[in-house]
Amino acid sequence: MSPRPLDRDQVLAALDAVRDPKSGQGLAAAGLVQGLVVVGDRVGFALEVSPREAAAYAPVRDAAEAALKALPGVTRVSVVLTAEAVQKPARRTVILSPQAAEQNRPKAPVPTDRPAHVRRVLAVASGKGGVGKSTVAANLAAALAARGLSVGVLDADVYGPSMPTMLGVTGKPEFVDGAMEPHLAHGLKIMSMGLLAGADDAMVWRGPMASQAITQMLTQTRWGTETQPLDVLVVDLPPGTGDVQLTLIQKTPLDGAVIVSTPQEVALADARRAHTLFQKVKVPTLGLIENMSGPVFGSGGAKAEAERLGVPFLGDLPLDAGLREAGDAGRPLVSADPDGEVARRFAVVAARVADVLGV
Ligand SMILES: Nc1ncnc2c1ncn2[C@@H]1O[C@H](COP(=O)(O)OP(=O)(O)OP(=O)(O)O)[C@@H](O)[C@H]1O
Repeated sequence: MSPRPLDRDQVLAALDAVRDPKSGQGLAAAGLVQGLVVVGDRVGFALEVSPREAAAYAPVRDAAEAALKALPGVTRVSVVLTAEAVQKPARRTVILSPQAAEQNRPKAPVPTDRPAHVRRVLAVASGKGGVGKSTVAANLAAALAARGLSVGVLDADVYGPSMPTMLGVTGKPEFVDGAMEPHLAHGLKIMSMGLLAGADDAMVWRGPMASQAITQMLTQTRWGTETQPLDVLVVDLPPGTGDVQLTLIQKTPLDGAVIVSTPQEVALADARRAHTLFQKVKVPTLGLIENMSGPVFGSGGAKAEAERLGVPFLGDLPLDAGLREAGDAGRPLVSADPDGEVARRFAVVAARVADVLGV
């Protein structure tokens, strides 16, 4: 007999068997379970606590994970400890007229506070998947670091966080004094959805939960200090131009965006849509980058498209097996082969990006 499909009540009951140390109630009853997702054999939710208590709740998160894994039919569990930094507004008690209620309805997500001690936040975007956005983000970050800048990478790709693999980092980030410590590798500070939830599990995340986790990674990670601020935080956005991307770029305080495209016409149309999306939220497109340029896919398309859009062209990067192999091996090619042709091309892009960002 196959196991019964999971139901939410069963999941909530299991979570209520885990005590909230503060209130003494079960986790669900205490209102700590946010954004519960139950899909097939997967369960995910955010455990919402105040930043001061985040470290104390790490064992509670582990207990919740263990309780869910013990349920028959559950194979994947992701519990994310999110420290809610912003005070929630008091509940409204006034009854508004329909017109007044409409005026009061939030029109767009409220931008998150700027991350502390971070000078510039740069988004790396693409209008469609598979154009090499993450590869470019990782190597661009390494090329910026090679200029002597202090650089962080925030992997916000909810659909497939690839930075842990590409940069060779594993393990949940540690909470120290109420903030998460980023992983350090290749001279970069790294935080990823994949580290918070496990690369495969992030797929079950949708809307609010993903957005909450990204806000947390942005504002609750110790990116820099007062005396040693981070110069640039490179944010690897999820590919595409849908609602999830729109919400993320509305919520994230971005100083500018670069758009990665392949030379092909279809990818360029998507790059155009990405540019329109950034225009909508008044984030400057710093320029287009052509990836996988060369005899196979052609070249020059992104440069022509940049001219049409009236945005700078930042440079082209070749289709190069070494780039893929280095990424698979957990080391950006710019760090693995700093004197090679690919590193030289990334250095050109990084110089232009640093220039427009003023770092
Ligand atoms: N210039 C390049 N030359 C060779 N291989 C590349 C190049 N750029 C990216 N790749 C390879 O293409 C694949 C997709 O790249 P990557 O994951 O960076 O794309 P992406 O646009 O971030 O994808 P997704 O949309 O899925 O997040 C990877 O295997 C990567 O190693």
